[in-house]
Amino acid sequence: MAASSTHGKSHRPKPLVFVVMDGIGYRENQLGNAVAQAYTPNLDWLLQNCPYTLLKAHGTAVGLPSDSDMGNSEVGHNAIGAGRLFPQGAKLVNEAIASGRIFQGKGWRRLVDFAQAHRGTFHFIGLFSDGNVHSHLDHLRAMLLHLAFEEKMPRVRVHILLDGRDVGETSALEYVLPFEKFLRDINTRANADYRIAGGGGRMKITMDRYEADWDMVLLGWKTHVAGEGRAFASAEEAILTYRRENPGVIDQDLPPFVIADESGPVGRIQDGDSVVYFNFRGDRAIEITRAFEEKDFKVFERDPNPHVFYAGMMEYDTELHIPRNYLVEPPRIEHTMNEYLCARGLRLMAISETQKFGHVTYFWNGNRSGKIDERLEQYVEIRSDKVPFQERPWMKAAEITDRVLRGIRSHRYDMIRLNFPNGDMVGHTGVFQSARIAVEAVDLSLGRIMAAAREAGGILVVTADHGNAEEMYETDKAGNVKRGPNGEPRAKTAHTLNPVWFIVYDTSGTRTVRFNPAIEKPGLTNIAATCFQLLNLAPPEMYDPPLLEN
Ligand SMILES: O=C(O)[C@H](O)COP(=O)(O)O
Ligand SMILES: [Mn+2]
Ligand SMILES: [Mn+2]
Repeated sequence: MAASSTHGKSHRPKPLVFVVMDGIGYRENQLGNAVAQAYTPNLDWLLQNCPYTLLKAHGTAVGLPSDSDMGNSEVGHNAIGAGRLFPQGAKLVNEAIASGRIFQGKGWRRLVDFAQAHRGTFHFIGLFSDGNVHSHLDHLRAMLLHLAFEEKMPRVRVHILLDGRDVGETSALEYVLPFEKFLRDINTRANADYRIAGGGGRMKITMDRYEADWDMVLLGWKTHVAGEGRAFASAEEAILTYRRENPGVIDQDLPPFVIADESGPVGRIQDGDSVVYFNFRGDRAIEITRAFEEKDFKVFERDPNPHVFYAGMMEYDTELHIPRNYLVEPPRIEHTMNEYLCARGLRLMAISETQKFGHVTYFWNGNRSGKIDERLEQYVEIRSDKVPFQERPWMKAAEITDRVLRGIRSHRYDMIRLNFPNGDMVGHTGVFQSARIAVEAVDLSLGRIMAAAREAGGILVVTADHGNAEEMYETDKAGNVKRGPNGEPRAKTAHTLNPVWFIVYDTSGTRTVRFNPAIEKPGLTNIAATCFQLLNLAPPEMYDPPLLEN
């Protein structure tokens, strides 16, 4: 690839400010579109006055198995940070299962041997849906069939984390009921004892991320390991009861439950058991993994703390090697944009609030949580509030922006990257009014950053990792809005298949920004090389081509 130039000038903008508006996609249709319906004078100004294009942010363009897979933060930030495509977790696990390789791996063999040697129970914990963001039920089903018919494992317990965030907001029974039948079939045909042990909403137990709320993990420990909590005869009974008691509650927020019979909880985790955490994505897997693995774990008291063999679906942190044992090799994402920029001595700042802090650090750097170069990089985390975000849709946008403006005005950084979580985190709640305010909060902050960038003579890039807030209603196959019993639109909490904007606001006066029409199917993987162009550096050969004309 040819080196970029800036019309002969060697000047580098100070800084390049790179904004990820998490979960803010582009969609023509205004209905249920919290982005189009928000008051966004700054975004509107950018779209009227700056060059921009639309980028593909889902499916095969970001390394997912198919184009019906919506985008997500992991694959989005991986793609932006690494400038090229990697087959992602969802795809790699599919392949490992289809080839049978997963069952020959060391991780799987040791799990089976441990439980067999101790006459223990084999447990699965994970996100119970086909959302394909953190997990997929097909993976769980394949492992259960193999355990029952190939390994002849007599006793299995499944701890189900109810989704409602990557799939329909109240779809839990659509997964639970067929799964109960699937387990009954296994039990009859293999003369086995496979059952659901308990579970709870994914935003209540176990699946915390970036240490935003360890209490969720403690509550998960009590549910899965101790078998403590409100007891029900079945998962169906638990779900129906909680829905009756909490009208309007959505699956991700359902309280924890344990399944019990005459002799108590059916699925406690005990000495000699094997445990698989079957999520392939790491952010919401690392904390529970640490609780299972760390000898001198200090965050909460693990009571009880049984001697088990634990494995994750994948290696979640490829630098810290978490977990120690896993079933499928993760993508090896190397030569990321930051590795190159640090090697060239550029000074970098990354910032978000807790909920997305790891997105601009860990995901951006190819699923490595550490810094690349201590001396050149500054990572700033603004602590997120522990609140339902539909009640505080502005989140920490203003605080992030305060810190970004200080960074711009310091003239210390070559590139400042930041993530505004609002469109995504509030989009996931399904509350339209809040999502609109979330987008407005981002826009208000954008205005401040635009002014500061202009003052500094910098370049501002505004884009997103995938859509969410621009599509807040469920639609049927024909595109019609699905409605509830009173005619109200059914809320959509998940991400979308929509493209995202990529806008360049160049106040540096060093170049003419023009998109190159020859770039076919532009997507998130084209961004990294474009940043090199904007920084007046030659993009690495191995990267997907930059979006701009030289
Ligand atoms: O983990 C989550 O909150 C959702 O499953 C996906 O959201 P994200 O990919 O934007 O983090
Ligand atoms: Mn995201
Ligand atoms: Mn999201």
